[in-house]
Amino acid sequence: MSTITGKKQLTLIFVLDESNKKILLGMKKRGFGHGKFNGFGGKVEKDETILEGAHRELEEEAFVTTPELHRVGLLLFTFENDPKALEVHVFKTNTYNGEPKESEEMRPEWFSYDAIPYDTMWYDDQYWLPIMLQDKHFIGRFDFKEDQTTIINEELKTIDTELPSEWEL
Ligand SMILES: Nc1nc2c([nH]c(=O)n2[C@H]2C[C@H](O)[C@@H](COP(=O)(O)OP(=O)(O)OP(=O)(O)O)O2)c(=O)[nH]1
Repeated sequence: MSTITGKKQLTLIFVLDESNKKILLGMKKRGFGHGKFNGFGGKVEKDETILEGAHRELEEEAFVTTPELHRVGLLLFTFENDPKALEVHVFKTNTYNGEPKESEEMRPEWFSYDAIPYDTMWYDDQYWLPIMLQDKHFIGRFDFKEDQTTIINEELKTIDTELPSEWEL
């Protein structure tokens, strides 16, 4: 495993329809994670807070807005031979305004909780996404090989207390 010398902050937002047990995912059409279903999100910009970045990405990628985003998870990802880790702040909301629409980056689609396409998602999602759907908070770290698929090391826990604001490297 290479030594981690820095991290990049990212957001990841899931829109839920909890009464019908459905989740809105997007097929990523370009860039990092291309060809995978995921929540909406991206890099936090210099002039915004993590929460502001989350609202912006949801609107840019799915054309929906929400009055409330709940921070439910903190994840750290590392990749072999890359000294920069990705710190991903995971949010969820059960309320949204507007109709999800395809953007340049994402093609949105609703899935039932019992038909989530884990085979076409990041490998780690199958471990922590169910925790989110059980209305719990989680913190985890996944160390990947350079292929961005094979996991070398992982730690994940459900927490009852407040999430730490960031991952101490
Ligand atoms: N579900 C899941 N999401 C992940 C994992 N790793 C990871 O970076 N993500 C998320 C965090 C971000 O929401 C997204 C990557 O952001 P991005 O590179 O598309 O950022 P961006 O939209 O600012 O990029 P761009 O405009 O420069 O293309 O993928 C993972 O293992 N599982």
